[in-house]
Amino acid sequence: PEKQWSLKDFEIGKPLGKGKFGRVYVARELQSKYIVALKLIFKEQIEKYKIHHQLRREMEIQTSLRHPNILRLYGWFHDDERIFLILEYAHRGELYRLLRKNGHLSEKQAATYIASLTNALAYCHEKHVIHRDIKPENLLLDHEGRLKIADFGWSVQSRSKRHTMCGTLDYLAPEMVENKAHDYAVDNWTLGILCYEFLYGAPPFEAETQSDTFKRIMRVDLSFPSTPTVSEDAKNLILRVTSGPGLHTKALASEDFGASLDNQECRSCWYMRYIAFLSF
Ligand SMILES: CC[C@@H](NC(=O)c1cc2[nH]nc(NC(=O)c3ccc(N4CCN(C)CC4)cc3)c2s1)c1ccccc1
Repeated sequence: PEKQWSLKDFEIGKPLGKGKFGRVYVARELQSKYIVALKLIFKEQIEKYKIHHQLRREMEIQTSLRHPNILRLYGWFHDDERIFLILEYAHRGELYRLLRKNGHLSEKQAATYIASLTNALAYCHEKHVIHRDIKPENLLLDHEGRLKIADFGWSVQSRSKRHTMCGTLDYLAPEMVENKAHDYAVDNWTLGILCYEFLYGAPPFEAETQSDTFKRIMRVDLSFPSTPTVSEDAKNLILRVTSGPGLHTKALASEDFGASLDNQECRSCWYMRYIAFLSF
């Protein structure tokens, strides 16, 4: 039977980070001496911001996922005012600190991280999970420098589980097919943005104001600075993956998806693995 954890099972250490809805501390489980990260969320915050469903989804999803590049959620417990998530401890902290420190990463380093991310996202998509908030702040590094996706607070279980067609796509309206492929393409698109940021040290559509960034994204107004030197292969990968969500989706949707949506999801996962292959 599941062990019932409580605060007295842990010795709490220094704070690791703070987010909008909580903060994370390093902690040691007293019996096993095992180091974990304990994420605290105040119940009044959950009430105030109405994030019950989001938190429940985060817990269900992260508990169910088992992948070397996804941070484990081992369990949880609560007291009168707080909920505690017992998370895997990533010893080398946040990837974005490494990125800020070094300015940008080498192609080899970027390719390694993009391949890990792609495999983790392909695994998520096979489980009908879309993270939707992949950014350097949510990427951690374990003691071996291996990438771990954290914070599934914005992830969703894709609708397709209930809507998976057994028939063919032939009778589906374009927006439905587009919508379906779009679900997964959100994470795929992000891979291209991250690849650019790893190689150049800043995301491709950065702008003074949010609305300018939005305009640049919608126009896919992406250009490559002359420095640092980046290989043609890497640029092609970025262009291919950020060929606009619409185009990408259409590309996914236009290929003969005579088969069921499942094929399409596999197609999306295939596409992801293709990206992983490309990024070496
Ligand atoms: C991704 C954000 C999310 N974070 C988690 O869930 C997090 C889960 C989790 N597990 N392990 C972590 N490790 C660290 O945060 C960490 C940071 C710096 C470290 N170093 C500093 C430099 N030094 C040289 C080496 C050690 C080591 C570990 C974090 S964060 C979050 C969400 C809500 C509220 C707070 C945090």
